[in-house]
Amino acid sequence: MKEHSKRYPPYLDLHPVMKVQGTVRLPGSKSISNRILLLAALSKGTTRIHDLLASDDTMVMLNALQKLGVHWTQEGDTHNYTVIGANGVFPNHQADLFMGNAGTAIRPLVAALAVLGGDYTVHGVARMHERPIGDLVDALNAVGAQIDYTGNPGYPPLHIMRGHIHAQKMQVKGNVSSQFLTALLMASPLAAQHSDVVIEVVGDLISKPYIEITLNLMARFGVEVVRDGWQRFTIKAGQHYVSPGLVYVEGDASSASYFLAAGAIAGGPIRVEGVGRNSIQGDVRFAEALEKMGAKITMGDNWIEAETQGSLNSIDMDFNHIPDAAMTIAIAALYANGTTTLRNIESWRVKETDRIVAMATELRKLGAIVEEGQDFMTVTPPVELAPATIDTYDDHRMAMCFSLASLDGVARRGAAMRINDPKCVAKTFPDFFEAFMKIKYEDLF
Ligand SMILES: O=C(O)C1=C[C@@H](OP(=O)(O)O)[C@@H](O)[C@H](O)C1
Ligand SMILES: C=C(OP(=O)(O)O)C(=O)O
Repeated sequence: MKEHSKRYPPYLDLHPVMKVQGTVRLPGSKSISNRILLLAALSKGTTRIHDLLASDDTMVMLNALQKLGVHWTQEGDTHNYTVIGANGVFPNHQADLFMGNAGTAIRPLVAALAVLGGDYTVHGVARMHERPIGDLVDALNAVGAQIDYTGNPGYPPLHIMRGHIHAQKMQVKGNVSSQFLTALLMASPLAAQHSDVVIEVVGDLISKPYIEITLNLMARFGVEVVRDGWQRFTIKAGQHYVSPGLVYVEGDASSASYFLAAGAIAGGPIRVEGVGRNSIQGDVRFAEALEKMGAKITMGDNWIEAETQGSLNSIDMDFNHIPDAAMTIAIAALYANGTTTLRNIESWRVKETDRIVAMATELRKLGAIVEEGQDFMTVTPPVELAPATIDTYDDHRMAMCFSLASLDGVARRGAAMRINDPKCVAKTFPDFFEAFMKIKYEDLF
């Protein structure tokens, strides 16, 4: 797989544009791609994966699996891959694994490696070493895993050794990231050879729709999880991952948010293809938030369309269920009448950057009045957006959502903008700017 970020200049200048229209074929879902890669690697049998996301986050997973001895091939230059399942083990028992800044790669892989045992070191970029993993390590070490911190306690890098796993009952906190529960769920069949595994969530669980993705994909690979609400998950003994043969990756619903918001702000219609009514991704519910803001939304099984219906309304909403797409609402808020409030978004603080601080800082450059709290923010748009140079904090979503502020809305015109370090989009959407340029056009009449 090729490097994804090489071709970008140090900054991109975006000129204000009046209208957008068109159709965007979405890249594959990051959440689904990385889960399927790991499940396919652990399965019995060969899996053909169609429409896998090609980006930094999937590249680190593919590279890690290769180092672990899992055989996979790419069909030419396509997004189609074949993974030869290693049937519940990793062939290499020793490896040094670089996981970049991919939460969906490091967390599930750490759980699988800890349960299977070996001698592994796992690390990432500097920011990855500031992103918590302690709740997952605690949950695994409590049932006999041997994971040590080689840097700061609670954070990668990690050294994983062979433990004595007795995983009949596991407990995990879910208030910092749902990926810890996802990781335990995905690793649990590896520990459920002779007795059931019960996983209990201690306290609150955030980002719940991502757990639905996990359960859905585990079922496609032959493992059923019996659940009692969001508190208790049981994996019956003797289940193994079995390849379903061919799997398709849906389009990325978080990536869809930028184009749907563009349609809602600047005319439209914009249609995204690859996600729709039948999606297993919670982020398709971003369309509901846009609808509340006054956009016209239409949906088919595999597409969603957004169109302006006059200026946007401000909203006050809990966004715990869609933390990633919620960033796009903070930008749509620039085009609304009145103050928009985003609640229950504390997890923003431990993602690619502290997204509450980053978002507030950059929105203020455009002239917005922003109030920040530990787990919320409010955005009041200015009368006119000010031209600005936007810093992106090595956060793909900062680059993608701030690009929208160059669009002309009904309530106010777009800003002339410079986006610094645009290559950060390579984490999940290397071709984002090409796709964005294609939907813009000048309305000459
Ligand atoms: O499981 C997943 O695929 C993800 C879960 C979410 O993280 P948290 O559970 O940490 O909020 C989300 O922000 C991330 O981009 C992808
Ligand atoms: C939080 C994100 O990524 P990760 O999978 O690294 O947690 C994201 O993509 O917005």
